[in-house]
Amino acid sequence: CGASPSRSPHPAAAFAAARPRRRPRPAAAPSHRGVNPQRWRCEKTQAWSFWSSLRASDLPGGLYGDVSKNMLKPAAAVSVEQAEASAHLPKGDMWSVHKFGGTCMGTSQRIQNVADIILRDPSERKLVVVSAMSKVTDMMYNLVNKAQSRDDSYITALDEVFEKHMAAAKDLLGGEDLARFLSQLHADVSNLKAMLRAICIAGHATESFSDFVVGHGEIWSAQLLSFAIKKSGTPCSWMDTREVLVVNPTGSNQVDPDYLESEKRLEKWFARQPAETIIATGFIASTPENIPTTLKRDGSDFSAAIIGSLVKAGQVTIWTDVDGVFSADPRKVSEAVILSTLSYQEAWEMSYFGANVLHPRTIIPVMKYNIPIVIRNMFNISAPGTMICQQPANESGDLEACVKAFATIDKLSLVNVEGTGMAGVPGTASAIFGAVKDVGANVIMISQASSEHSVCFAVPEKEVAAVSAALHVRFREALSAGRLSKVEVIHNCSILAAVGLKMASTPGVSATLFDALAKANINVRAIAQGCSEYNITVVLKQEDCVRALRAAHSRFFLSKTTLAVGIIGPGLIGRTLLNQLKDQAAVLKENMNIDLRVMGITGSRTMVLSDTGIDLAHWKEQLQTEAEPANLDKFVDHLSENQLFPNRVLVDCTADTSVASHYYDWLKKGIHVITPNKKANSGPLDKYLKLRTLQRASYTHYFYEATVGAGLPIISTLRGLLETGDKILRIEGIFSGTLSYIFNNFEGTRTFSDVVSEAKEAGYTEPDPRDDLSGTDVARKVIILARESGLKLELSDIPVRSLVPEALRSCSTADEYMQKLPSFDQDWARESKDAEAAGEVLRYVGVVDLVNKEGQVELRRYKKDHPFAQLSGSDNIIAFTTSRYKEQPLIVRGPGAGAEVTAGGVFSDILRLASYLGAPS
Ligand SMILES: NC(=O)C1=CN([C@@H]2O[C@H](COP(=O)(O)OP(=O)(O)OC[C@H]3O[C@@H](n4cnc5c(N)ncnc54)[C@H](O)[C@@H]3O)[C@@H](O)[C@H]2O)C=CC1
Ligand SMILES: N[C@@H](CC=O)C(=O)O
Ligand code: NA
Repeated sequence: CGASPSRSPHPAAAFAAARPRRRPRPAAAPSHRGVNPQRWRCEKTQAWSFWSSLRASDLPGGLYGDVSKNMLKPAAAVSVEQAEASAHLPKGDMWSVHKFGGTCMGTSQRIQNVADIILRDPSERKLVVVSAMSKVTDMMYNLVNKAQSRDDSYITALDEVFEKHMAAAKDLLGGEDLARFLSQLHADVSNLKAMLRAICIAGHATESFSDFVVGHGEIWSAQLLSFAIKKSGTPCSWMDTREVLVVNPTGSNQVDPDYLESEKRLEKWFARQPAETIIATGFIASTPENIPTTLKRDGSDFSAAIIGSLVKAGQVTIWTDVDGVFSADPRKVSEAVILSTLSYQEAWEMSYFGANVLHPRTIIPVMKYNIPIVIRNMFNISAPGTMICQQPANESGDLEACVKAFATIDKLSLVNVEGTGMAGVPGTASAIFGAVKDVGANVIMISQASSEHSVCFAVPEKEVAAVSAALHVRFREALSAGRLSKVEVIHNCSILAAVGLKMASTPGVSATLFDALAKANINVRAIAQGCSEYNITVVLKQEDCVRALRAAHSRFFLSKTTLAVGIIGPGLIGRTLLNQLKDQAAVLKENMNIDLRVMGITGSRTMVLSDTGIDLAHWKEQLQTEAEPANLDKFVDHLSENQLFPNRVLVDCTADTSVASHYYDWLKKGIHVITPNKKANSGPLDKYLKLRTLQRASYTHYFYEATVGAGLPIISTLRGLLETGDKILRIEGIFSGTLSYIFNNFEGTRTFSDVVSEAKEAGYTEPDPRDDLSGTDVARKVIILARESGLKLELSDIPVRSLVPEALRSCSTADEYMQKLPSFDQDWARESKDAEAAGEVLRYVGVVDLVNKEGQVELRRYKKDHPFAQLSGSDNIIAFTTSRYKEQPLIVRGPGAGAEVTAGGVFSDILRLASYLGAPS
């Protein structure tokens, strides 16, 4: 609920502007997420018990005087003389202070709701601070502006103000109360008319004239509410705070309360009107000379805080239209939670970032007396809100609890002043920031490495040109003499800040934050942390800011590890993977906190994109009805530019060389790549090495387990051996599911061509089965394992025995090849029979020979009792002979082709990625 319109724009309007406007909900609506009621109660009790254990002598004197004098009972009916003779200000936690802003007081119905809330508060004494009805303060300023620009329409504008209040009063009140309110309203409006006429004649309004006019909004709303409460039979007075609150202007649109004088006046006021329910005007006050003034920005919140401290309230409740303070801007982080508590210092930090928290000056008066401030939603009173109080001592000390919230500020520039002439030269910082001050720019953060060779600081983007020009002028000589090498401006930056009081004493907070950013491939340009450690600030590229916020928030708040997935090639493996993702998504979310969203699916002709995730039950229909022409660049941009999910992965389920040629660029963009496609790892050696070097140098991952042995753990087994220092001597095996199936089943009456067709039907073959029969697919797998083991071989270095007859090598399509294949069945039958006669079987094997640094791909004959002769179906068998596994090789065996096992291998790479990104193991 806004207070005054005189708020100057805050550097980060982020949260304030972000408040989701909620419709009023039934009181019982269970909308409150993330708040543990038990914990909330504990903390509340603690704050209260702290308060009640406080003795008057514990409290500071000074500005507030000797409070022990003021611990007096409320006066009943006393004379003015008696009142002046003794202090009559009732204090202690019997006072409950509330503040309702303009939105809460927006209509007659809302004013009635406010009255109901106050009536339900069981506190002994209640002091309620109210803003003007919503829009009224603007209307009042408008009156003054019109009058001073001699625009006569101020008269009709004043009539509108009058009508608005008269209508509200007629809705709310009746009988004598209505008559009294309207008669006062008439009198006020006719005074205002006279004053505005004077302003109009003079063509000018002094600040105090303007404040006098504007303050009527609060006066009328306080009167309306007080009548609405009285209507129920509860005695209630309204307080014109200009009689009570005394403030001194300090310049820069701020005022300092004069607590001593205000306290005296408040006592006098109580002596005259000893009510137990008081409605006070927010925002307005007087100078020591009794000239009307206002409390400026966030005025009504400030009024409530000052009054709360004067009466030493048990609690100050600020009623607004959100459930409390969020852990991050909920527009940017949908999983943001309402914080149950914030320390005063944390609230300060958050308010700087424009969060929906109080302005620091609002916190100072109540902080002195450890008075808790509770921010609550008037439109959802079942939500307990956020309590701002002293740091609860028993709050858990784990890493996640240390960071309370994250905030961002956009539209910044970094200025970097660099040069060897700065080190050890006193006054450099003063000269830099003197120049910045001279152009009136606001420095938002500063960072200097201890080598003193550079100082960098962030300023609002709109101020950076002036800052840069001023620094160039100021350091002209140093720049031309080379003592300074540059004054550089880095545009389009944002700040991400982690806020939490307990970060100060907890190791690992920064490490966790930076790890989350690194894993989301976010580059940090500058870092600042004061030694109070309430706030760690990082500067990053503005385009990365929301992703950074989400990555950091999800790490600390243990929200789901979210992964935006793009699937390329929804063929046999791609569509099987999509089905597996659909079936397992709920389990992953529930059990492992992993949220996988398929943001796009592209085939070679069409693609479908989504901003939040494709419904995997209907992706096929969508690809037909809602598709657009396939465009791989657009597809990748869509995934990488999504701001909702910090982690992105492309899953290439094609067999396409051109798709594979993009992996390097994708990894460079911070997009993880997972694939069963063998083309990149078995393609040109230089490209492969470049890709792997990039992968190793970054936090971006490239997984390809399914390229060898489909879902069988071949690559991971080899990696495990290598990384633990084993020495690989030889890898030998049957690497082709297709050829395994063919030679396991090609016997008796079945022809070779029949069995090849069966393998194709079963989904074991490559999109073009000639890749299998030519031995190329096995050669690719041999190359992949050889390179993984450290050999620098090209595909052409592997001698291959092709099973494609010479006459069929010129077939232009796979179909033509399959049609012509039966004419060679006789040749195959003969070869098989020869082997059979010798008690042997045919097996197509691949070998990586690490001793001789070579690879082979051959059709061999094995005795029937050899392990390679014992296979069935599409089984692969891979034997690793190593220094540790020398006598008996380490053997991995199982189906090495087929849709389910291959898609399963790709899926398990996706989950491996999620766990690298922080999902639980
Ligand atoms: N089938 C199996 O058992 C195994 C397959 N693999 C590999 O999995 C990959 C996929 O194999 P399958 O699904 O069987 O092949 P498939 O031919 O059924 O599917 C490939 C899909 O990719 C699409 N595609 C081709 N080029 C494209 C492009 N430039 N952009 C977008 N889409 C494109 C095709 O239209 C097709 O839908 C291959 O690389 C294969 O080597 C790996 C291990 C086992
Ligand atoms: N076509 C391949 C599939 C796996 O890579 C095979 O048959 O092994
Ligand atoms: Na594998």
